[in-house]
Amino acid sequence: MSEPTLEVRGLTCSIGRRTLLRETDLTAPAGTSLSVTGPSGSGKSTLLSCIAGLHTPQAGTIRVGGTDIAALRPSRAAAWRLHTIGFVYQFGELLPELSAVENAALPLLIAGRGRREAYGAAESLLGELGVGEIADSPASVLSGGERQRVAVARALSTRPPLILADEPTGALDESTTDDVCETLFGLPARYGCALVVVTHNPVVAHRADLRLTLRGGALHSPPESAPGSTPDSATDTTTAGA
Ligand SMILES: Nc1ncnc2c1ncn2[C@@H]1O[C@H](COP(=O)(O)OP(=O)(O)OP(=O)(O)O)[C@@H](O)[C@H]1O
Repeated sequence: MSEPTLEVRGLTCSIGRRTLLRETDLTAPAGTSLSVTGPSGSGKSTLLSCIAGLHTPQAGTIRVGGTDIAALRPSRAAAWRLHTIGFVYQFGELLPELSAVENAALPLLIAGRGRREAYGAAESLLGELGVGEIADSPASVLSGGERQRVAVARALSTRPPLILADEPTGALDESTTDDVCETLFGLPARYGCALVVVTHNPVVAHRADLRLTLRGGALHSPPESAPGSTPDSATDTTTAGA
């Protein structure tokens, strides 16, 4: 069996006196999606920061695409992250003075690709994600849904094996949330990446192949339930696509 895209073993992370993650395991194979819900302050964003190597946990190993980021020199880590992990944030976090295509091309330009190649690839991606027509519009005038699709294109631009999305629909209305979810949860099948989505929205969480809840430092897999229902028991199954 091939190595999973994301493999977390024994992750323990405390901030101050609070242990947010206690010996947590998590696996996401390529082409699968995983959602993490949980109470505010339970540590969902911290989990993503640990996975991305932006926060150093007290214990555990995290491998993305077979590489343990903790073993990389800081000077190598940024380049590795650029090619290995794409991020989508709640408000898109686009640079407002740049156009949609300029935003989507940024990771490729930072990675050293030529302008023609970077813009060409970004434009193609915007088209594939259904926002090709706003490629030249400044990010500052885009709607919330358009902004998030451009953010997805930017996250995908270096074709990373892992996409992390932190509340990607938190700023959107219901129908735009559906549209953005269609795009986001379609990524694993379309591009072969693994996707981890942190969300407060049970309808969004329900679209993932594996749904987990972070509570009391542990990731629980709720029983099969309708979107919006509250999990009332837990198991330790933490492999997306299992
Ligand atoms: N850099 C930091 N310095 C101090 N405390 C932090 C830091 N980062 C996170 N925390 C604390 O760690 C806890 C978990 O934060 P985190 O943002 O991971 O939670 P969350 O589950 O994503 O919350 P929310 O759903 O509200 O976004 C919170 O109590 C937060 O205040």
